[in-house]
Amino acid sequence: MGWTVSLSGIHELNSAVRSISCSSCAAVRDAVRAQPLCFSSFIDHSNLQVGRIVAARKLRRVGSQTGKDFVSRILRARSDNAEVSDYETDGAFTTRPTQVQDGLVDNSGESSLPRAVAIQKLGLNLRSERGDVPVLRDCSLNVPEGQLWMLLGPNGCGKSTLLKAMAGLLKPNAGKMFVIGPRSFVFQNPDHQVVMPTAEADVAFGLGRFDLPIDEVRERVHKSLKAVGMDQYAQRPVQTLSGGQKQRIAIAGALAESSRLLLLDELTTYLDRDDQIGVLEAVRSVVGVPQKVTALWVTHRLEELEYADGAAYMENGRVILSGSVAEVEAYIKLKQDELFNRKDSVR
Ligand SMILES: Nc1ncnc2c1ncn2[C@@H]1O[C@H](COP(=O)(O)OP(=O)(O)OP(=O)(O)O)[C@@H](O)[C@H]1O
Repeated sequence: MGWTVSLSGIHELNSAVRSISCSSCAAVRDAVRAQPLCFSSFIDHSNLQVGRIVAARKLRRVGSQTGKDFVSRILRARSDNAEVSDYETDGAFTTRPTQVQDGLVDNSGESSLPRAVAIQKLGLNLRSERGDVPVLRDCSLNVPEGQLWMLLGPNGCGKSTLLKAMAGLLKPNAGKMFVIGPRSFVFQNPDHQVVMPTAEADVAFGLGRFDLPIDEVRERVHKSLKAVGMDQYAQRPVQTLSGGQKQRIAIAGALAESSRLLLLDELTTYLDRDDQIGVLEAVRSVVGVPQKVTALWVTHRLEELEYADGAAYMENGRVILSGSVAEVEAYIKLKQDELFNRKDSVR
């Protein structure tokens, strides 16, 4: 017998997972309870073993890509409903909301607006075979609540690293950080997080850790699929969806969990123009003050700036310019012109 993909089937599955009590698989069980990333999209019914089997499968698959440590950090980040990131690494870095005061990191020109993100002089090292590499240095950024901001910069300047630090996936070693919660990280490749057989099952499955009544699950799923314009695809098998549609399902999952900050890492890289616009419009429509949703969107595509309320530009591990979209766009165009002129002069 296979698991049904109806909402009540998913609800039943979530209850089964919550009741797994085998101590030898405690770590997997905790991970599974925390978030559905550990589940394979292919689920065989095997009594209460189901969570263990599919989680182990999925963990093995993810483990070979990025390492279990990374997975466990993702789980922690997704299950973190705290208002504030509170990292304590070797005593060097502590975040307290009271330490973030107006004017401290005011490079956005938006100091009168409440902030979803306030980062001051963040430092973060990553370990490589040649030792610790400083990836973020003195990195500061403010993002006002209820806005869509884009984060741009050359390859390797630290955009994804900054986003991961905000999500709690990487630990900074210096600076101060306030990041509103709950927050969700949406990956470039939706196949890394859309894991259930149908669109609505995927959104519902993410709610498993909250132990909600089925009616509330139903309502949240419907509302969040509608918010990203995917309600008519609720029953569609995920493998029949386009990349952009899957991205919208991933965003719906975050909204269903009441995320107030969407951390979006190059969502449109693999998408064609139609899907790109579909995802941009979906994010644009869910961001805002009444909805209390803020989004930070990493991109290389200048044309996406027209959807943004603000922008920031990074170079060498720090934000060197942030605030108005027009200013950031003008700066990037100037840099591009300089580059092309230099190329012309060496011909
Ligand atoms: N696990 C790691 N270990 C060591 N160095 C890393 C690791 N991950 C990233 N880096 C380095 O950190 C720097 C910043 O990487 P990051 O992915 O944050 O840049 P990015 O601005 O998002 O780049 P892109 O636009 O190409 O995606 C790069 O020099 C990268 O090589």
